[in-house]
Amino acid sequence: MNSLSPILRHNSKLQSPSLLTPFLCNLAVAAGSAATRSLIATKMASLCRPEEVALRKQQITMTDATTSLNDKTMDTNDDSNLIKKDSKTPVCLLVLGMAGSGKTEFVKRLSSYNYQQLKTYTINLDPACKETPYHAHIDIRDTVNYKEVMKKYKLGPNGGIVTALNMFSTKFVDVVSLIEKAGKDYNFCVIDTPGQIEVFTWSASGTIITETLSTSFPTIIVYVMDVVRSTNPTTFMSNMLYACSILYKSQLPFIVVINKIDVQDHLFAMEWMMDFESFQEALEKETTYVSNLSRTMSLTLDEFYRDLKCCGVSAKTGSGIAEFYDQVAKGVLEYEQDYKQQYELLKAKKLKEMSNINEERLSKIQVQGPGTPVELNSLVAQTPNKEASDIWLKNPGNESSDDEGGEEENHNTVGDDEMEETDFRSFVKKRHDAQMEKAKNIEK
Ligand SMILES: Nc1nc2c(ncn2[C@@H]2O[C@H](COP(=O)(O)OP(=O)(O)OP(=O)(O)O)[C@@H](O)[C@H]2O)c(=O)[nH]1
Repeated sequence: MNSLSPILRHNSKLQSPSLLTPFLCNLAVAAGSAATRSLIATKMASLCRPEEVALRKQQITMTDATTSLNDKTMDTNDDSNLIKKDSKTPVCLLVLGMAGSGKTEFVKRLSSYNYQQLKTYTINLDPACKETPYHAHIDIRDTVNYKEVMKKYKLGPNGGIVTALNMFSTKFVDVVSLIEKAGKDYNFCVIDTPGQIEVFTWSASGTIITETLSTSFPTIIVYVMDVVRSTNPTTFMSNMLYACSILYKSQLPFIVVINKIDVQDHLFAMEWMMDFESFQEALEKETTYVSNLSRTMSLTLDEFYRDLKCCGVSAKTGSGIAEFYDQVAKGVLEYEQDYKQQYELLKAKKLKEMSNINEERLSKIQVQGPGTPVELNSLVAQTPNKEASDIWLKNPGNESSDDEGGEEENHNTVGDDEMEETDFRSFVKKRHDAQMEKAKNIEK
């Protein structure tokens, strides 16, 4: 954050010192770096009552102490190095967001951005996109033809995307092995998802893909939000509610990326998240019934904002991407500390279920033993007015065969033998001619 003026400009109520002090203090406490906190503290001193400033400064100093302690802990844990160059496990970034929020542009930016010389592997999961502006190492369109799926199953565009994604998810174990192999050379795996967000977040295939990734790699959900479309508090609220629902459903580290900051500054959104009152004030200007709902919901969301990792970026110009990667490093740490164990348990549970199924099948075969008659009723649907005995397994031999006791009939006739011999002779002649031709060419 370079300047405080955009925030002050955005919020007229902050012109009052009594409101400004707590707001600036909140902002300072939440600020990422000590330098930003010191800048805010100076601003506060110039604008507010001395006794209040003293109290608030104390809070900020405490935050500085905690942050420096955290920084030290991070240094010893080597937090940023969690994304190691020599690590064989890439960090997966699953990019979600409403249609048009800039997911594809963001993936393009990440694929070309040089963060500590770490390399990015890209996957496109949108079967309906015409072309990807980045080089996709794995592309769903190479496996599933979305238009064919629509035609074959007589589906509309959304049904086509869901079905294509369902088909692809059956092959996702292979995708995981490809990512594992790519881990030798790549440190990040960025996954672009379909524009219709619900197709991914609320579908079986979305769950399968997310779980398969998170049981194999440190996985972070990146929720891209269009800042231009979020200036209205009700729209902002809807977007945040959606983000919140994905966070609770996915159970993974979560980063909100406020995109398109080259068009609209995102500080108003940060302020709404940090200062409940300022959001309430923005809502007061709205008179619809939705704003009443939003007022109630914002109380719930306050809890959600508390530990939220959030940053403003411009996928177009690349500003804010370095800060995004700082958030990714924190997300990796969070995955290791809070989620990894849970996903390892899930993986072990799934493996156990698979081995139980296999054991059950094996023991059934052992109990029944070889040569046990197969229960026809379990394999063939009962036809009305027909007894099971009316159905029989067809002899694979010739139906009109008069063979008895499985004796094999010699089907070769004299004519067949003659043809075979002619074919063989012509083959030998051709080979001989070819050899002669070759020898002549060598002599020349
Ligand atoms: N000014 C500006 N425009 C952007 C930015 N990011 C994306 N856009 C534009 O926003 C539009 C939508 O971007 P996409 O990347 O296609 O968005 P998407 O979320 O992948 O869209 P769907 O695939 O339909 O879901 C395009 O015209 C982009 O050029 C940005 O940071 N700044």
